[in-house]
Amino acid sequence: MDATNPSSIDLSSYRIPGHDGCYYLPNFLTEDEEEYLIRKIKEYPQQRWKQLANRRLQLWGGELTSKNVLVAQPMPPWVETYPDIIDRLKATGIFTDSPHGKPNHIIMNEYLPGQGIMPHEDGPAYFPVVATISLGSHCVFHYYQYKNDDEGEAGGRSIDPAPVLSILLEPRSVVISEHALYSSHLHAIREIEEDTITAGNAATPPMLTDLGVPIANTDRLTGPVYCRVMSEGGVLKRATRYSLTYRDVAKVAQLKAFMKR
Ligand SMILES: O=C(O)CCC(=O)C(=O)O
Ligand SMILES: [Fe+2]
Repeated sequence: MDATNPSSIDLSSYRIPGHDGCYYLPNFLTEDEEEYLIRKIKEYPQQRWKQLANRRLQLWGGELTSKNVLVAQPMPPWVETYPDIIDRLKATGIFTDSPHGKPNHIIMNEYLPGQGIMPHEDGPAYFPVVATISLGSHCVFHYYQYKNDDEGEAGGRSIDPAPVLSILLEPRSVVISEHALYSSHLHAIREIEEDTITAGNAATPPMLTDLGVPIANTDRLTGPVYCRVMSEGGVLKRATRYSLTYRDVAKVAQLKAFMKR
């Protein structure tokens, strides 16, 4: 899309065919905006990063309790000023029916090459839509469904290892997940350093070579390198990727003003 400031964005033209609830919008941000955001992410106080086993993150807007309540804190100032991402997301209409009419919580994930995120659901704390912006690198994002059999070995539900949908997220794009893809599916990014693509031809679309699954948004990609690799095949090396995941938490508790931030 054109990263200006439209008052209304028609999401239907960005829907991934055959997958109600997944929209891919390339060029949601400009390169200048991307560079600015990455600088702000890097300037964030070191002690406020959360270090997980295989990933670091920043929580903007507060933290969730185990009871799914957002203990709200002010967003970093640039989040609500420049770039005007929240206004652009509102223009798509995805938050029109959400409790606050706009996102109030953003998880900023950092992935080094080789890092990813295991299949998971984002869960019931959020109004069932999430908008994810990619900065700095591409990745391949997979949606999975549970198997029909009742229980996996650990007593949890087992996951069908074949993704139901795989899309390539270009830097500066946004992907929106809602409906069944939010509420009953899982999503993940594999922990690999590069993505190898087998070229498409008249009969088959471009595929992830090792998994043999098609890249469902191939004809929506705009970056020359991504377009070339889809038509000729090749390897896309991952760099450090930052993802901004915008959500609306229904239940909010305000931190008392005297409490230390
Ligand atoms: O980094 C991404 O694109 C996905 C992150 C994610 O799934 C999450 O934060 O819940
Ligand atoms: Fe997630």
